[in-house]
Amino acid sequence: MSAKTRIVLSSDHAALDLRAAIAAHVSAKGYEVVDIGPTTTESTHYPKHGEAAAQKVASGDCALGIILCGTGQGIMMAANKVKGIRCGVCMDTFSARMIRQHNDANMLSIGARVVGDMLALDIVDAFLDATFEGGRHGTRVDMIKAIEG
Ligand SMILES: O=C(CO)[C@H](O)[C@H](O)COP(=O)(O)O
Repeated sequence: MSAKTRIVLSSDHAALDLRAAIAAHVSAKGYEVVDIGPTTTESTHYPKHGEAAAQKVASGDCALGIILCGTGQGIMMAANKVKGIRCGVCMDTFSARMIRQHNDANMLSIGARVVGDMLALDIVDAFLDATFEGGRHGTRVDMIKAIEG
């Protein structure tokens, strides 16, 4: 992934601090961060933030997305309802690398109430630094795409 690739970030109220840390980290790596909020810790609803971030990726405005909620699960479920999105929740670096290498994931979800900040940044690095391997994995990703029609 080349520098200045646009990465969309979003979360719900459970992950503002971690989202800010990830935004700074991703920006320092040379990517262009598109942070679409929310900007306060007022309680909000993760589906709308997951969908909004997913639309940025599905439309091609952003190449990749990183989304967060308390567990990472709900916002991932919402993002995956948008056609063209392949989003995985990762709590470890191996999974974060593999969802790019094998699944061609275009979005990463992290649970801010599950992983610590330093691990979260390592997870982000593993995701961003990996590339899709294609081959047999491409056949399988095509099968996923065929399911959504
Ligand atoms: O993890 C989440 C969804 O998967 C949410 O962040 C969590 O459900 C929010 O809970 P609360 O409104 O009690 O802060």
